Amino acid sequence: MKSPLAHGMLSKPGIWGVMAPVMGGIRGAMALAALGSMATIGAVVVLALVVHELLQSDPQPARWMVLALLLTAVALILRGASFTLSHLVAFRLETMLRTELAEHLARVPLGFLLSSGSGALTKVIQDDVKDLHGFVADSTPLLGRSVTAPVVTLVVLLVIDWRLALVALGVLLAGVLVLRLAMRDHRELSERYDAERERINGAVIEFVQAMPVVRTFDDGSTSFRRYHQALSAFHGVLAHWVEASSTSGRLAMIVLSPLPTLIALLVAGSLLFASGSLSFAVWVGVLLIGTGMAEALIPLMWLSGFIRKANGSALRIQSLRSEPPLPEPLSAQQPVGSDIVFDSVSFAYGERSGDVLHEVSFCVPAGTVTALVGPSGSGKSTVARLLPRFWDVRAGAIRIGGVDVRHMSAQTLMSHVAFVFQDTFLFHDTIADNIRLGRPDATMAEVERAARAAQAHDFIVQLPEGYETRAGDRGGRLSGGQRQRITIARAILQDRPIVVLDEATAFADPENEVALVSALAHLMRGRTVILIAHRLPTVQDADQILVLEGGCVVERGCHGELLALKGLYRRLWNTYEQAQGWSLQKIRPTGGTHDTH
Ligand SMILES: Nc1ncnc2c1ncn2[C@@H]1O[C@H](COP(=O)(O)OP(=O)(O)OP(=O)(O)O)[C@@H](O)[C@H]1O
Repeated sequence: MKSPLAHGMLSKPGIWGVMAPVMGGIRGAMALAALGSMATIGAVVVLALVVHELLQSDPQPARWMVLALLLTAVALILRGASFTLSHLVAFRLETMLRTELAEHLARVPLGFLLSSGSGALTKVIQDDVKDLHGFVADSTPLLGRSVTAPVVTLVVLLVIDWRLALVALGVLLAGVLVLRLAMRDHRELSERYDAERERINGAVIEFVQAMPVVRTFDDGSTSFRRYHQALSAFHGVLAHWVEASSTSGRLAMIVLSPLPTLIALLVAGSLLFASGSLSFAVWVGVLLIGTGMAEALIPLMWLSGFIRKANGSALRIQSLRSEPPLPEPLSAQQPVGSDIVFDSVSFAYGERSGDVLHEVSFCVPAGTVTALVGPSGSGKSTVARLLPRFWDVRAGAIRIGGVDVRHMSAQTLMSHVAFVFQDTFLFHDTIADNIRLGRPDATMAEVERAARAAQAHDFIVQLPEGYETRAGDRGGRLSGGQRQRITIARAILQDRPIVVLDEATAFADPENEVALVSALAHLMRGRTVILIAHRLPTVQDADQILVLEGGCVVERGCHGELLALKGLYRRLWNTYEQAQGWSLQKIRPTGGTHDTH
């Protein structure tokens, strides 16, 4: 179901669609700005009347001067009100968009978040929303002013003297034409500029993030190359941009400056004045009012750039918002028990890409451990991630306790499955609250019990502030193994009947390994477990081992049965043993030599 905001937001592609929910406020700010600019023009008209009055035999300009002052004050007040309203609306839009996008992200498939990457999503929620804020706050009043000023000026001129009004309009149109010619490559150039700027932003982020790896493996010459390439491409576009835009900018300034209009109005006015068909006072009035007409167009030049940029942001926001949420069942069902069934599951990562799982079928009886093994890319992680609906299956069904996972509410599914992944994420919060995730009401005694079971208690109490140490702060820096034990403590505390476990590929040291194995044993006890096994010894005790190859289950059974089959599992096992032998030989030299050859 789309929220009312989203409904408006997606009604039109681009900025006008995204701004739709606050369009009332934006129209108000634009109207106030337009009224403000009318008041300014009114003040100039009144000044022309002051001049007219001064030319009379008995001049009485005071009342006109007061009116001019009054109109100037009104113009300032209206301008201020427009500024305040546009900023309030911008804040409202920003809050609405951030809330809406965050809520939407909580509903889209986890797989979408995984494939999009946190960098790209952060950019939309942070930068693009901020750009739209800037556009609404500053550019909408400007838009109101820059459209109103030339039109109202023209109308006033037409009323005062239509002949001189047409002269001023002619100069203006010629100016716009020259400007359009000068700026014909402008759009393409700005798009190139934006693309190169994006590229350099990406290169900088990658450069900084990869710094530790880069500095360990490379003297810098190759790794800096991408950054340098992006930098020099950007430099090229920038130089071209500056050159082109400074030419067109200078031209625009000349054409749209008051000078050409002033000259045209002086020449035409003097001719009309000489022929006796124009009074001096009207001439002066036209000169005062008309010269500002072209100048009022200048902000429109910048605005086209702002609109283009904001439009790009709006399109990215809309694209993220239109990502379909994970379908929720109309009437949610409750599973009975925690056995898992994969029933002829086929799955493809995209509509146009081929299947990566082909009719995978297996059962995991409640309280047993099923290990997934197979070569890299065989589909182990995909199988594990389909269970909590990172994505939905293309064909077949996955059932927990007899209920298709698609027929459970997200909450029910979450309350049944716990995850322990290799890439452990700790919030910038206390260790205790990191363990409490998913059970915020857990008491300190429960947190501590889970930490003890996960072999984490001993190192936690040695941290500067024990359980209250903030993860990531000084003193709270944890090793990979320690972080993983904290996530295991989290899963133990969550106490969900099913655990999906992505086993660590490497253990930092034997002590950590012993602690981790014991923590995992505690977590797995009495639960239904799917274990992605990267190291074969861990699977020997599994109740069932599924051997995957090319997205198919090619062998299944327990360790002994699979060895006897003399198939893929046997080959994987032999390779593992050879590797073990090789490393044992390395560390246990025979015949008094350290050489393994
Ligand atoms: N997000 C994704 N988008 C597209 N294809 C993907 C995605 N994730 C995995 N794949 C593809 O799906 C196939 C199965 O990958 P999967 O990660 O499930 O294998 P795996 O057995 O877990 O591998 P490993 O042991 O290396 O982690 C591979 O061909 C992989 O390239």
